[in-house]
Amino acid sequence: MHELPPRMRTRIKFCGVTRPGDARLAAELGVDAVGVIFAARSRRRVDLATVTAVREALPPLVALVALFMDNSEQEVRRAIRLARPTLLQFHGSEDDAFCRQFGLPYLKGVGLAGTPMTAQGLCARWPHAAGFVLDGHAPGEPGGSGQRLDAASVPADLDRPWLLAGGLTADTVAMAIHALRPWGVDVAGGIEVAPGIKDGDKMRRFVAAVRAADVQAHAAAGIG
Ligand SMILES: O=C(O)c1ccccc1N[C@@H]1O[C@H](COP(=O)(O)O)[C@@H](O)[C@H]1O
Repeated sequence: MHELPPRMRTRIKFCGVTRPGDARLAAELGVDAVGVIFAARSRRRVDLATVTAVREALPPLVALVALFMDNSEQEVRRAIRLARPTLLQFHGSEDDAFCRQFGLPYLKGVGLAGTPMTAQGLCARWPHAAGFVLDGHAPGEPGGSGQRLDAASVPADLDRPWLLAGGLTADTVAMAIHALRPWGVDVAGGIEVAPGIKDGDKMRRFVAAVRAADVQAHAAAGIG
């Protein structure tokens, strides 16, 4: 198989955070982004009071990602006003015009099970996406189901930042990083004891596994 160059640092997003303490620990562990979910179909959905508390728990330089799935324009605007997210993530059937109208960078979440998409196809459909979240679930289904992404579905030549998502855990993330070299990894269920309730030990182990995978990849490539 063609050997991909390692990333200097694989970015980490913890998604579906509902408790300020979990956000604080994520930041202390060096996680790059914390996701809060407004999707009606999510078991990790937050109300606006909760998301305000999560936002206040985050120190500077840690991104807050607001995740939507076919929410109305009004719901998105209201969430932005109160949560002041760094980045938006759309996980439903939103098109590029919908996603970009809010004037914030956005990630497009795409379920690739059974429906592989080419890099050109993704970039043509969402030309203004800052990046993509490639997930293991079927198109139209919510994410966060723990369904793993088939490595063969990942477009080889995607030249925009993309996050690998779907069923990652501390035990599987290193192998996935070595195989696919994503820009970042996105996890919800793999660091939880119940939907929206993160587990400190699982969070720590997940971050350690990503860091170890990066160090190993650098060593194998003869980098520093
Ligand atoms: O997590 C959810 O509840 C969710 C609902 C609707 C759309 C997306 C959702 N989550 C996204 O899926 C990934 C992977 O989750 P998991 O690790 O397989 O549990 C998660 O990080 C979110 O980006």
